[in-house]
Amino acid sequence: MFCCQSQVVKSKSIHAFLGALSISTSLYSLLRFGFFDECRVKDHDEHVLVWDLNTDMTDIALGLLLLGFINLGVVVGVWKSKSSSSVEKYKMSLSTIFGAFGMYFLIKILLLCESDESAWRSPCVKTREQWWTLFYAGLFITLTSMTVPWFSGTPDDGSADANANDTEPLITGEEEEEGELKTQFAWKRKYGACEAIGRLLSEACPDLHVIILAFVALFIAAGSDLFNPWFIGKIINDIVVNKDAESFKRNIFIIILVTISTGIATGCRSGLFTLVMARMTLRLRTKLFRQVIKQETSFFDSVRTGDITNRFSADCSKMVDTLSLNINIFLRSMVTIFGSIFLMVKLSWELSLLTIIGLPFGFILGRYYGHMWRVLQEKIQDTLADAGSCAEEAFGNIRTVRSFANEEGEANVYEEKCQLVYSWMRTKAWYMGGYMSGNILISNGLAAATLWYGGHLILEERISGETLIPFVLYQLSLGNAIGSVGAVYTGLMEAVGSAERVFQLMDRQAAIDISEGEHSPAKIDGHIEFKNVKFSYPTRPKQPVLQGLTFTAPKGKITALVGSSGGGKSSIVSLITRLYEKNDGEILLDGVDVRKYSHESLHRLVTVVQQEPVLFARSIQKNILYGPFEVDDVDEAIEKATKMASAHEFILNMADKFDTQCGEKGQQLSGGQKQRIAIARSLVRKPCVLILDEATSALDAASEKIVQSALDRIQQEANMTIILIAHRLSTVKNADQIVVIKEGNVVEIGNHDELMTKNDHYARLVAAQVSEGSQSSPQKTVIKEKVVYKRVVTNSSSQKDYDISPGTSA
Ligand SMILES: Nc1ncnc2c1ncn2[C@@H]1O[C@H](COP(=O)(O)OP(=O)(O)OP(=O)(O)O)[C@@H](O)[C@H]1O
Repeated sequence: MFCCQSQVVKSKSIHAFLGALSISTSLYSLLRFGFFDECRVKDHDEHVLVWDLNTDMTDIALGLLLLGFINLGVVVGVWKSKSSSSVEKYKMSLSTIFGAFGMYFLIKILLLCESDESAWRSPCVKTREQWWTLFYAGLFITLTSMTVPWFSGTPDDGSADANANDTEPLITGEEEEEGELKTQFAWKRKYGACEAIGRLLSEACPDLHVIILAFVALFIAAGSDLFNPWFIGKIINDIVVNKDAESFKRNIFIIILVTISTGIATGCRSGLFTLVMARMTLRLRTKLFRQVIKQETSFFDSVRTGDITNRFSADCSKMVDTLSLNINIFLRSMVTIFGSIFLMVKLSWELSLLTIIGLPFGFILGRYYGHMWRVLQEKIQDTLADAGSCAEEAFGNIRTVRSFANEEGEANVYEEKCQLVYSWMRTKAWYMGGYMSGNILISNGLAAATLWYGGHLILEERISGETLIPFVLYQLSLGNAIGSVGAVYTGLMEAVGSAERVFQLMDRQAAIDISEGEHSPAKIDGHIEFKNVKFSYPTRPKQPVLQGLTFTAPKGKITALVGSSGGGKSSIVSLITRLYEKNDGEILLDGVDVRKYSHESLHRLVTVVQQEPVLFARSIQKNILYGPFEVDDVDEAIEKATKMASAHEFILNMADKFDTQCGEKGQQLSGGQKQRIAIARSLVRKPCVLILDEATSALDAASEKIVQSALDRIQQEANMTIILIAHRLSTVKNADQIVVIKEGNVVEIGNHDELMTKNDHYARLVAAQVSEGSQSSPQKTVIKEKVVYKRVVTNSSSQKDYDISPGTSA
């Protein structure tokens, strides 16, 4: 906050200094020449009547005075207003007014040059010396005035915004309660154009040696190119005016040398820049991926995958390619612009002045178009990302789309998104058309004005005839270079838009730092404790999921979590594995806070088998060995894990055995096969805690039976703590302890018999499921029965088979 205020004071001070400088220069130059004294005694009406545009300097003097007053108004306005938004609004208009004055001064010079010195008239300016002093003062005031509004930065500015973002949350007052959470998602901050380009250039530092070589080649190419019009003018003059064969041959030889050096240097420049682009894209993409993959899970809940992938693919290459291309064009153009202006002034300063008068039109047009381009480009990128996500979702869930026969519906949704992209592109097309027309009008108008004025100067014998041809050629290349700089601006804005989207992601600090824990024991007992844990998802901070939850999962025992849907069972698992961070309370693993475990060791010691396992588009072996962990004998470990998961046999029956490809998301395997591979993937790490989160509920009856028998075996044979979440209560009946969760609280704990005796929550759940079972198809019920009867009861002496056959009372 303090940093922001001091920045405001600093920018206001710069602003006041520039304003004061411009006002005092204005007043000094007028007082110095006694303008006010002379005006007072002059007969005003008579003076107005005799005023002549070509010779009288009164308009210049009055113009200076007006500029002084405008500046005074701006200075007072900025100092009085709390924010700079009003000056922000008028920045462009103020600069245009001051720029117009500047141009008027230049036109005035050309007009005065047309007239005889003795004809110069003014109430106060009578000598050429006074006139030039007034002119310099005018030019100085105009230039300072043009810069004044741009130094009026306050927290409203993008730059200040960016800093504010770094130092304090974006939310205040009533929203403070949710501030922390909102800030977590306020990562889409705005980057100033200079900040984004500077950052992008700093990313190119590792390739500095190649870049320096590329720049040397660029300057050689652009510099050599600059001599072409000069020698073309000379050659035409040799042929048409002087008819000098010797000079003609010499100039032709020079132009051939210039062409060769330009060609070689251009080739080196292009090749080296392309190489730098490729290296930079590679570096940025990998850096971005490393940063994004470490973000906390809730971040991925709040953004669309399409939005992220778009930043990796389109934005990364666009920002690097566009930046490199435009820096290339910009530097080339700058060499051309300065070189051309220098040589043009050498040829004729009057014609150069005329050209300079025309330049601001092109600049203003380019700037306005660049601004609009950036805004529109951002909209297009956003809507495109949205359309991309939509397509990704439809293709990723093609089975669901097909099974609901909603192909046309998805196509319509996609078309709607594309229509939005189209509407922004249509607006962009209008702006593009306007820009191109304006550009041609300005450049051709300037060429016509130069020919007219150049012809006039030649006829008046103020310049020689051979000057005009190279001058026009330089003016053409100057026009092209300025046009390119205008396009560079729009291109750079495009790169800035993409860079902003990439850096937003790259700079985001993960709310959960997965590298903070250091505790990494080789083995643990697997004793889990939840002490008064409170939790809500960051995307829904107002909706408490766990409300002071307390329970213990003893080491080496099976603890089942049961309860109605949405009670918070899966959330408990997510907290143990640190996918999310609790808001309050303690979660201990062997008496140590889970946050203290290193990321790798926590996920080696505690593994989860999800309801819908996710396999990667790799071989079965690579899927089983997924993630960092060490085993002495890989083949033996895989065999043991797959046998325990009842997966070994079916894998060996496949043509490519463990090298069989699973397909995207494991689509080339059946649900049961996928689940058994997922179980093997968990077991191969020899975990101390195994969490089975409804591991069979997404399967069909036949697959469920196979997977369930594998899980039963694991529960009997494996010496580890098991946490079991199941809706089907028959599968938790043998657990050592059943924890009943309701609305984020533990409402009952005990084994099956104890809870049935209590005849409360658990008993009601069982009763509800029994009545549900009695309404389901007889076939399904029979299968469930079989599963129950197949299980071997070893853990509890008081276990009786829990029969859920129709009509059986619990
Ligand atoms: N990623 C998430 N973001 C926001 N809210 C979530 C998220 N996941 C779950 N929830 C909400 O948290 C609450 C608890 O969900 P949880 O999945 O833990 O319940 P559950 O007991 O496992 O339910 P079920 O038995 O149906 O799987 C629900 O109200 C749910 O809507």
